[in-house]
Amino acid sequence: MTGQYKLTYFTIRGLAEQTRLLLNDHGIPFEDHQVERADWPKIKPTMQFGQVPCLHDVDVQIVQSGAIMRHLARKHDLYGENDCDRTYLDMFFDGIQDLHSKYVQMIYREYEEKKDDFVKNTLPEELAKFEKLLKSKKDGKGFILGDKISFVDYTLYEELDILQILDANCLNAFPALKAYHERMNIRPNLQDYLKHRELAKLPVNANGKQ
Ligand SMILES: N[C@@H](CCC(=O)N[C@@H](CS)C(=O)NCC(=O)O)C(=O)O
Repeated sequence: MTGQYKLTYFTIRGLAEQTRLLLNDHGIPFEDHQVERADWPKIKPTMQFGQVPCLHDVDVQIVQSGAIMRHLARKHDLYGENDCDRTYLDMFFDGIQDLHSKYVQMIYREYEEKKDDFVKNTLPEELAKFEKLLKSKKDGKGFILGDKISFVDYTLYEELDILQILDANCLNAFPALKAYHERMNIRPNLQDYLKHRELAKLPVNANGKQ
């Protein structure tokens, strides 16, 4: 059963993985439509901004990864309880996007020259900010909002996951983030999905660097 949602993206984790994680963790059925690069020129003109990820909610086309995540959050009670929570989640989400942009720049444009510098200097500086923010609610022992899981937990979990693929030790100096990643990692529905993803050998990025 694939349900009302169809997620279109390439055969990588990239910008769609946070959405795949959210949907799988909540047992929300969807069609995971993975497009091969060779088929992209046909599909590109059908997307509002000529890009993916794209979520079809029945016949409504939604693009922009943040809009997709917020759409699902509003529909599935993953956007906090009030305006204050929602503003905090938006802030946290955009903070992760800033870090992710630096990661993408390094992966796709400067991997050979800049990877070591990114791991040694950029990551500790950036991760310290998230460690502090996470600890500001429930001493970092719950979710981003404290007690209630939200859409941004999937964005943070995915970011921490790919950063540990880049450098297995990058969370060692950040115990709250490390424990958070471990807690998210053992959620039963995520475990099932992660096993399936492992078998599918879904790459993190399109250029084979990670
Ligand atoms: N701001 C957009 C960026 C989307 C984006 O950069 N998509 C890339 C893949 S990660 C894409 O569709 N590339 C193919 C193209 O531009 O032709 C988002 O967050 O969804």
